[in-house]
Amino acid sequence: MTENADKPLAEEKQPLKVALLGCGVVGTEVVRILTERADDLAARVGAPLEIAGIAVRRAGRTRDIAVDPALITTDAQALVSRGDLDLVIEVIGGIEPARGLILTALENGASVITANKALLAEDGPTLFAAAEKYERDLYFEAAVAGAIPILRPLRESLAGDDVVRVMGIVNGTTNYILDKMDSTGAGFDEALEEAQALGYAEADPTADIEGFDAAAKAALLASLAFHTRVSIADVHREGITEVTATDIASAREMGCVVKFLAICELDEASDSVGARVYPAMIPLSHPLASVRDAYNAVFVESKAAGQLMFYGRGAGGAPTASAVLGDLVSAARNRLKGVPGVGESSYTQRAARPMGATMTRYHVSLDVADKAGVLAAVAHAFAEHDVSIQTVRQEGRGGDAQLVVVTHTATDAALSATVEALRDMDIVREVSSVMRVEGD
Ligand SMILES: NC(=O)c1ccc[n+]([C@@H]2O[C@H](COP(=O)([O-])OP(=O)(O)OC[C@H]3O[C@@H](n4cnc5c(N)ncnc54)[C@H](O)[C@@H]3O)[C@@H](O)[C@H]2O)c1
Ligand SMILES: N[C@@H](CCO)C(=O)O
Ligand code: NA
Repeated sequence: MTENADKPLAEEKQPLKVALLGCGVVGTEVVRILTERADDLAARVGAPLEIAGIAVRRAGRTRDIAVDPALITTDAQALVSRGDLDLVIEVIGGIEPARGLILTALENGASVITANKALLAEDGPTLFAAAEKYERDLYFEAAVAGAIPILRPLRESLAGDDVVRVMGIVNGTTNYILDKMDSTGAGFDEALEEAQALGYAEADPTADIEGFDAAAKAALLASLAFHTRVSIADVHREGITEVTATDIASAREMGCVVKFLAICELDEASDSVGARVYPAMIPLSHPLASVRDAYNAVFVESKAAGQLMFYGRGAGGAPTASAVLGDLVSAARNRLKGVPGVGESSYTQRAARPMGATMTRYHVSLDVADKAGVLAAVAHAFAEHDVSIQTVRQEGRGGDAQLVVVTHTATDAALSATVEALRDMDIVREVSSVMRVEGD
């Protein structure tokens, strides 16, 4: 196919100036792709992309990037204040200085691409308002589920449908840990260290294992899916540090596996949004049960489309750089057209549903005295709080016994009240584990 005679070739166009903030696991891969794929990217954008500067924390460190050392600076504020930048990629992470740098970049006329889910879930409205005010793009596909294109489908492809539920595995580090604990019997700490060495974990891995990273992503997914504003404060968050080898073995005995899930759902009766992240048992027959290593997978359920599944690498420098570059090409094309792309819609203003109203099933393990009437007393405690029992399994342990109760669907408030009542009973030595059961 020949170029249109009077349409200049991409390489003849004025280059678009790109600045990078942060050159770590993700930033290094972004620079690699920008330099190695420059010609193809120019053809896809319609103009060359020129790296105008790379802000780092410490100059002088050897970096595996083929760029002119003169482009490296430790003054990120000066870089984003230049006024001649077309596109700024923020892959520093954290709240500040990332937030201030992004706002300065937008104010000085640049469009911004970020992978910073912590910042967006903490203060997204401020950033979206600035992007709208300065009529610039603010894209963040890389912020949720790494390489998986999930945000653009929610923002654009499904804009004509009504999403009712989003459930998935959106943190690679914790999936890696649970997968290794389940498939190799590895210990928690050992698996975490491996995930860190592979570049999956946040700078502070507490963000991963205590669920803050997944909660931030759940907030962004819920905001886009339900056209409202959900912040990380609205998300019920439990991490995986309490998951034990016994829990994993119990799941196996039930034909399940423990996965760390993010679940966002529209409660149509109250027109509210529930968002939560926690470890849960899911049946081995469920597609999420086979998500291994640091892979992610997201199920979206909408009224017209039905069930959709998105799958791919959720962490790692190159997979994440793929999502960053996709946003960069999209924002660069918009720069050439002179108009920003689709912004974030929050017109429904839906309230956050309290976690107590969440309906799900539960797996409860109890250490009890092995004597007559114990089973009836425990069953009564569940019945008294309107929690229906589906199965009970008892194993004798000398003078004690272990009871494993799996419930039918109940509210989280009813289950919490039941557990509190059980803990007050003399015949109950310990409520050793409570885990939700999802994915039926
Ligand atoms: N690693 C992944 O798999 C992954 C996936 C998706 C999203 N993200 C997100 O991408 C962002 C970056 O993640 P990463 O894994 O590359 O982290 P990283 O820690 O490897 O890289 C961040 C870099 O920013 C630099 N930096 C810190 N403060 C700076 C400053 N003031 N000026 C310039 N540079 C500064 C650090 O020295 C570091 O090299 C984070 O928001 C993270 O949540 C990471
Ligand atoms: N630490 C994050 C990186 C991807 O957002 C994870 O493990 O999923
Ligand atoms: Na993504």
